[in-house]
Amino acid sequence: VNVPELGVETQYPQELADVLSRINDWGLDTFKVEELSDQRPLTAITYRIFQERELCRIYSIEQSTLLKYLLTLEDHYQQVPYHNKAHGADVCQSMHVLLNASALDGVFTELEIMSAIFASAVHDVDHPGVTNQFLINTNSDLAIMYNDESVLENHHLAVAFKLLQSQERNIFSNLTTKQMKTLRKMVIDMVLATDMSKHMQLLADLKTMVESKKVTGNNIIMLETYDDRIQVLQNMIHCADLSNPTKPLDIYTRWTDRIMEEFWRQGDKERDLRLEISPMCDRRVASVEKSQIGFIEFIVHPLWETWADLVYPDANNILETLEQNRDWYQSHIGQENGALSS
Ligand SMILES: COc1ccc(/C=N/OCC(=O)N2C[C@@H](C)O[C@@H](C)C2)cc1OC1CCCC1
Ligand SMILES: [Zn+2]
Repeated sequence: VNVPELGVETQYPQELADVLSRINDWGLDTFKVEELSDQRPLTAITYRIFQERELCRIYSIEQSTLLKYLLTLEDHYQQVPYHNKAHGADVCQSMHVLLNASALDGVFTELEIMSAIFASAVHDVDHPGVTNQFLINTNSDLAIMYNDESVLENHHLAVAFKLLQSQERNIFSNLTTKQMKTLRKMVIDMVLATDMSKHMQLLADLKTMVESKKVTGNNIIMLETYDDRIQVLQNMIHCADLSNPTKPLDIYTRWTDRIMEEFWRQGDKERDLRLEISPMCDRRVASVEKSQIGFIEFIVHPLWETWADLVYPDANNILETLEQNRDWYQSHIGQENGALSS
């Protein structure tokens, strides 16, 4: 079955190929891919990464099967302001770059790498644009289904694996039973680690690992047990998920616009339901810049500082950009849209 060269139909094949040629760079413009791929950023980016890593050859994956899975997966991302298919594509591409750190050279097997790329692509599928707490507070079907525990993350996994059950979309049909068992466990462990309520524990364990870091002669990290290996992959997908503030400023601010609109729509729902409006979700008392500074100070910078230690010096430029972006928001408190700075 012949497939389009870039995996997706496009009126701008050359421009799309040019943007996708930056697949290994931290500054790839996911928004440009979204525009040039006729709203297929997740399929275009993930397909390119599978090609770049020769995963179809290694695991005998039919290209048409991969595309059928990716297009259906993409269609199951909801049209919400932030947690949509562009975010899925962005985290997948960010994970792809983090896996290429030279401190991790030869550390992970191809199966672990494919598990990480797959986990990133699916990690927020069918996200409804509200938080776990909102789903719990409103007695939603999802909260009932998952007993209030990592409600969204359990749902993303269930949807992702359900889509594999049709033979025409099962990209893992040629894996051995043992390989499939390993992949499924790692994907579950990685996606569950994107639950923000696990952040403090994840970071504490990463700090412990960094303190006792064992490296080979040429500064490559040694990970002997499954727990050590999955812990690094869990922190990696968590870093990729919280990578917006580490990207070039013009890209970062567009992600901020999207997450704020999603949080404010949740706040609108809470107001209508006469519920207490969640932090940062009230569009009437917004302080976008202060929220980002707090997000960076308390969550993003501590995480990325520790990651940068682990893979030293591979993430130094990323950490530098993060600190510059924090300073930019610091100097722009109250100046942007919300003229009335609270
Ligand atoms: C560019 O900015 C962001 C990018 C991504 C995210 C992702 N958040 O994770 C999922 C989530 O939904 N959360 C996270 C947590 C901080 O709070 C939970 C109530 C909900 C948040 C961003 O900024 C937030 C935080 C400060 C202002 C808006
Ligand atoms: Zn996410």
